[in-house]
Amino acid sequence: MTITVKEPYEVPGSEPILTEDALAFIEELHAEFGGTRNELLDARKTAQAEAAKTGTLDFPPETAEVRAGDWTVAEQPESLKDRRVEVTGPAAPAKMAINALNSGAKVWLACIEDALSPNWFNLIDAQKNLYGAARRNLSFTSAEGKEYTMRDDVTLPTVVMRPRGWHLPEKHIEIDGKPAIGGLVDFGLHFFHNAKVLSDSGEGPFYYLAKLEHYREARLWNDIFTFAEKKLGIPHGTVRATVLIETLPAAFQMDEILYELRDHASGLNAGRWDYLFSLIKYFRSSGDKWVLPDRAQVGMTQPFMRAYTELLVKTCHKRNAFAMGGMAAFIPNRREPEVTAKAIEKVRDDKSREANDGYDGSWVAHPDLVELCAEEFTRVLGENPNQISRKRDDVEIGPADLLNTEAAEGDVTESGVRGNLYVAIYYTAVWLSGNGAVAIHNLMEDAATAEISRSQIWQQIHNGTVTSDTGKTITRELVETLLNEEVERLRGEIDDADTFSKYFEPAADVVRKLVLHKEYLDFLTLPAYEYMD
Ligand SMILES: CC(=O)SCCNC(=O)CCNC(=O)[C@H](O)C(C)(C)COP(=O)(O)OP(=O)(O)OC[C@H]1O[C@@H](n2cnc3c(N)ncnc32)[C@H](O)[C@@H]1OP(=O)(O)O
Ligand SMILES: O=CC(=O)O
Ligand SMILES: [Mg+2]
Repeated sequence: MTITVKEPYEVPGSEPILTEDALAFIEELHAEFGGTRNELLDARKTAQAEAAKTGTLDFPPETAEVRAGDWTVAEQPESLKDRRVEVTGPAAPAKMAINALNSGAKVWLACIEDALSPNWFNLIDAQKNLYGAARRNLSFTSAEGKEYTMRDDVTLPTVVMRPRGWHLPEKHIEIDGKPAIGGLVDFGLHFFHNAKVLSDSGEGPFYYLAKLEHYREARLWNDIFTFAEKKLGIPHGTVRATVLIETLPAAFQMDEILYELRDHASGLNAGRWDYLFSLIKYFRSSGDKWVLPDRAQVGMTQPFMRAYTELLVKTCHKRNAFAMGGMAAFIPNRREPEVTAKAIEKVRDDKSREANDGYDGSWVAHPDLVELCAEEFTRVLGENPNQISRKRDDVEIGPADLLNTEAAEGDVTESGVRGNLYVAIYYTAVWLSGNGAVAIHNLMEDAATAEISRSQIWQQIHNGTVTSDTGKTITRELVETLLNEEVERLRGEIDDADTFSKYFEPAADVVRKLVLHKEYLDFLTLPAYEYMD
């Protein structure tokens, strides 16, 4: 195998990251595990087609013994025992990394996934920031001269890094002339440079694993961790992973996923946005039952979302693993107190519900939300660092509960379709410009939320859904008209014509293709990546 770096441009400070040894390690990861990753991606398609045909899903029959078995995951490391508040954010730019590290959260989820636009600069920058964070010496001076340094007056958060999901390639690194696997590049560079330092300080290396669709994908990660630990001489089980249960099939395999990773598992996280995306994607052509109300109306109290989050806590605590809550999308705005007040109220409700349900901690999207999340969990945890000892034997959830979309309350409206188009185009444009998360109308938007927006529209067209506000059938023609109108609305809002033509026009092309194409395309970020340097 030959590994080649095809830098589209030079990124200052990339030399200590892209060392010969680190690249050799990535090459080895591909040689050992690339084939299995490719097989597992193919298996996803087969599994989805089968579910769409039968219109249902069930717990896997072949793993009944795992579900019935009396086993637990390995004892948790000290630095991960208290996860009551985790701030999430992209691992680049440096100023955001430092702001997250200084936020007072217990954990920083350093994201190279939903919240990071994977252009070459950001990828290298993210690795540089993670390198500095592991050594506790990251600093940065902004163009305006503002100094950012890591605080020395608080306990800094434990860093849990989230590499890209299995589907994403990394085109700037080629293995035998083909794009490398994004997740292996992210994990490989991070592990190679930081595992020893983090393991010596008891601070890792720790990972969040995104968008898994099967327990065999968890097995693959487990094998990668074991291989990497051996390779760098780090004790088996030092790596800890928290798996996002954010696809519909994974919700039917929570025990199995923890079991596969049991030496390396820390817990599971209820990744609500990708979960909704996955549910829409899974049953997109299976009839009206699966057409959800407008995105804004599908909250965590809808019965099928409650079922999934309740089952997650029960499963985790039975296995002595952490149950981690997800992301409420409301974002405070330091310039608009009423926006902040609403965000605080909404996020507080969300965190309070999670804490009462038994979660051990949760995510916030902004440093100004750290304190309230900590408060809501502390109210329930009291003196304890977590509530793993609270078993939820009262929870009885079966496949019908997880799939109970018919009980979802709400409507599909034309203004919802417009909103989805606006967000999908806006987010894709921002992503192409190098920013993977953005507040739009005071809501956090990232790759997962944008996926919901564009998938809902495709599904509505294919099901001939009728809007409740205007009584129109959602057709390709209607969507095309609305899309053109939303593009014009955005043109009016974006002052800079160059920015519009450079990012918004290609974004509109990507979204047009995604929503109007006869075939459903699996991920927004794949066609969008073709436009990225
Ligand atoms: C579906 C999922 O996967 S959810 C998890 C993935 N998504 C995320 O992680 C999104 C995280 N959140 C964010 O990226 C940001 O909060 C945004 C983009 C939504 C809003 O960011 P901004 O528009 O910059 O917010 P705002 O202007 O209020 O920021 C104020 C300060 O807080 C910082 N800040 C805001 N959010 C974060 C964050 N999550 N991490 C670190 N710093 C942050 C900003 O950098 C800014 O710092 P500065 O004063 O030094 O310039
Ligand atoms: O990654 C989190 C999600 O909600 O998606
Ligand atoms: Mg996600």
